[in-house]
Amino acid sequence: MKKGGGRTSRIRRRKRFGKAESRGVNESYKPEFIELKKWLKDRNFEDTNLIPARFPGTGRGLMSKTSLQEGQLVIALPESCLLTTDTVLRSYLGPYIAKWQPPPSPLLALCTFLVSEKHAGDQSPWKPYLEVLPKTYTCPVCLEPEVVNLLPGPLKSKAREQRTRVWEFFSSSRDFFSSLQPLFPEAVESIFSYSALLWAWCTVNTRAVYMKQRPRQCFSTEPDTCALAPYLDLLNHSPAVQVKAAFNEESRCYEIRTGTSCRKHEEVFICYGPHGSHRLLLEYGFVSPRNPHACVYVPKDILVKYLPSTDKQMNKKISILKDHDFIENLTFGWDGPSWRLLTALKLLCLGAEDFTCWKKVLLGEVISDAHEKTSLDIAQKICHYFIEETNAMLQKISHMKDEDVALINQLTLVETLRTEELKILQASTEILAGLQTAFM
Ligand SMILES: C[S@@+](CC[C@H](N)C(=O)[O-])C[C@H]1O[C@@H](n2cnc3c(N)ncnc32)[C@H](O)[C@@H]1O
Repeated sequence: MKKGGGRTSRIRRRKRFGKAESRGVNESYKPEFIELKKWLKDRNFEDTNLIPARFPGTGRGLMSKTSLQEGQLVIALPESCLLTTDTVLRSYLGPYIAKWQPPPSPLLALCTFLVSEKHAGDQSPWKPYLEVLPKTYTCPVCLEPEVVNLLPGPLKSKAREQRTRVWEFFSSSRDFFSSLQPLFPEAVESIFSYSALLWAWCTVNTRAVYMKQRPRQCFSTEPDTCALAPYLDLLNHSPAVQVKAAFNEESRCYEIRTGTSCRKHEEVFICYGPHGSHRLLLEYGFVSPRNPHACVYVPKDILVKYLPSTDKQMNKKISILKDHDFIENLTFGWDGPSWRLLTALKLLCLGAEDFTCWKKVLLGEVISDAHEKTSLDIAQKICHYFIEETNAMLQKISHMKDEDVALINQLTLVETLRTEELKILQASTEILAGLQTAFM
């Protein structure tokens, strides 16, 4: 037997490099995928590389039929399969969009089309695509308020902003929906309800690919960059892969080329961007374990929590941090407190006698060993505070999971986020302890 080639060593290697077991269960036999494949074939797309499958860690995705080499074309989806604002303008909705003032946004056009086609059911030429779309989503706007309450502070605020934004999107679109009444025998309010628009908004937000369209007068000035790409949008995210994805003007296909090789029968991933857990949850409704971009954000109230409240220069220090853009994005990561967090703390820890050195601190200069030590001690206290808070939240979530079975999926999502954050904080506290020993 070749050295290290056996099953045990393969498993050991996978564990060491954190590669999840990615073998999935083939789902191509399912009627919805058979219909979708037929629909794609009618539009000149036949897939040779991929199979729809369900994977233990990531859910539904695409599995490679063959091994894929770096640089290989994974999928080339013809323009005829893409759903863009052009598709909408060419449809029965086109004349209504063209005459509506003020011009609707490209996003509203896409969402209106999705809701209307979904309502058309069997009559919709897009039915095979609509049938494979998720029925519900897990972006924060879809979470129950008591689940949103369990999110870390900065994400909780963004989740609430998202809810407000989607509600305003709905209420500001009602008059436009009313103008579509001649197209439907039913009352438009029953078709373009908040829940229908929310579903469409989440569909576009979590699944659209970036494809810039030329600006058109019939739309508002918001960027027109979203296209829905049936089948291709079954590809899940991994922070560990590199891909090239773009519309090819020559072949008139949306193409994805892999920058990372993939073995036969493994899940094929693309990378949605170098996003941390908060962004992934906010935009896509999931959390990726062991995400190298994940971090724990330190908001201003916690930043100053362990500093003497008697510091007369505190307000001045805070305004310096604000002026120099050092008050946001202060984080703990897998490799400890960020340089920005430590720098902000060093500035806040300056004694009255050293206060004039604040510029040196922002440039990364060391003021004294004592000052370095104080800043590390404060960073460690903040880290411990977060560990305690996260543990308390995890206990609360576990309790709520026992109490409210209906919320189990939403609670599990937040639990995954909090568990990842706990691991980051534990890594950070160890790193900080190592740094602190240098000053003992
Ligand atoms: C473009 S779709 C990918 C296909 C999707 N899994 C499906 O079944 O339709 C994006 C959505 O897939 C899910 N997703 C993507 N990457 C994931 C991952 N690494 N782990 C868990 N869910 C993921 C999230 O729900 C996300 O909103």
